[in-house]
Formats: sequence, C-alpha cells, structure tokens
Amino acid sequence: MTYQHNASTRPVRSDPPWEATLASIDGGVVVSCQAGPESPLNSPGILAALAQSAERGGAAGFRVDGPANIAAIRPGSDLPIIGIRKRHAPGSDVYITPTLGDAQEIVAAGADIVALDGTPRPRPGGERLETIVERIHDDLRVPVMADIATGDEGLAAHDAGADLVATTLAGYTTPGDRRTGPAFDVLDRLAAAGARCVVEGRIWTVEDVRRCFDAGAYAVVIGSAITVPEFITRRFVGATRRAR
Ligand SMILES: CC(=O)N[C@H](C=O)[C@@H](O)[C@H](O)[C@H](O)COP(=O)(O)O
Repeated sequence: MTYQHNASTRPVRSDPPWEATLASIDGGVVVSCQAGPESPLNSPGILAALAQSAERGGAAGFRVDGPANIAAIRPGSDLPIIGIRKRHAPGSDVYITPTLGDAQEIVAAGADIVALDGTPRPRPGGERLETIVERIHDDLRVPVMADIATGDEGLAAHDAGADLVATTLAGYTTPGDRRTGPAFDVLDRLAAAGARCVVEGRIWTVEDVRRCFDAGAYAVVIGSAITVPEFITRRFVGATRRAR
C-alpha cells in the first residue's frame, strides 16, 4: 500500500538551532570518508587525511562511520560531519546507527548531524524511529538524516521529524530492487513533497550530480567514486582488454 504522506504529523519546530548546520551543506557535495574492515585505508589517520583532501577540493562536509574515525577527523576541519555507526545488532537488519545509544556515541565523538536507518524495519530493542529522532533533537541538539530505500519510506521518515531524507539504502534492502545509478526516482518523489532530499549512493559522474541538483536535491553524498581507490581502479581496469 502506498504511504499516505501527512505533513501534519511532522513535529513542528520553529527555527531549530541546527538550521545553520543544514544550510552549510545546502547545494554541496558531502564526501563519504569510509573504509570497510578489510580495506588498507581502514585507519582513523588515513580517513582524516582523506577528509582534509576532500575539503581542499571543496567538499561541503563529510559522512563518517564510527566514533574513532569521527574523533580523528573533527580537529582538522570545521565542516559538518554526518556521523553514522554501522553495527549489526542481533535480530535486526537495521545496521546504520541502529539505536539511540549509537547516536549518542557519534555525537559525543564530534558529529554535527546523525544519519540513521530511516526504514520501517524493526530496530533492536523495539526502538521507534520517531522516538529516536525526537531524543536526538531534544537531548543531543543536532539534526537527523534518515537513510531510506523508497519514496514511501522517505515520506514517512520526513513525517516522523527527520530533517533530511537520503536515498542511501535504495537498492540495498529489497532483493529485487537492482539499481545501477543514483535513485533519481526517489529524489523526484521526495522533492515534490517538499522534503529535503540528499542523494547518496552510486553517484559516479558530474552529470549525475547536475541531474540531482536540477531535480531539487538538497545535497549529494559521494563515497566510492572519491574515496575508494579499489573501486575507482576496478572501473578503469574494467575498460581494458586485460579485463575481458
Ligand atoms: C548502503 C550503505 O551501507 N551505504 C553506506 C552508507 O554509509 C556506504 O557504504 C556508501 O559508501 C555510501 O552510502 C556512499 O555511497 P557510494 O559509495 O555509492 O557513493
């Protein structure tokens, strides 16, 4: 069933103190500085160097996984850090900042924005998205970016009070939802509803970025195409005769 968007359920906050933080990524390229557990780049110092390089290139902010990496990047930059904590909790498929406790840890480490799973999938401990968003606002005093997979999920997260909705999980939660590029369809739906939509996932070209902003994206987040040399190399190698 299609989600019935009902903006009147969205908590009303007049001029929240974090509007300046959100404004600083408005129209910008946020660079995701992450490295998987097996990556040779998986070290706080290396990720901090990647972030500083991205700032020199004009990044509007960073997306960073884990308190140690956030704490390593924080002293070297005043740009906003969108913090996440990837963690597989038993009995739940939710793995991007699954609990309020995870959000508290990444804000304590220096994150300016909390990104979390904004899908309706059951969360560990039975926590609810709208409650976590409310506590992050009231207790931690930072804005929330909800990572979602579909337009319906984005609208529901927006109505639950998320300040930003991001297409991060499009193509990753449903086996049949195979995607090769950015989730422009999700962006179109969320932008039309007046949500601040961040396009994240599979952005590889400047044309992708232009198309996002032409369609009303609030910001874009780019990871692999900037900070994962392994994938960048593989893409070029894939175009050689040797790769055939
Ligand atoms: C699905 C999921 O867990 N995405 C993660 C979210 O933090 C990261 O692994 C991605 O690299 C990030 O979203 C940026 O996307 P891309 O690397 O495609 O530019």
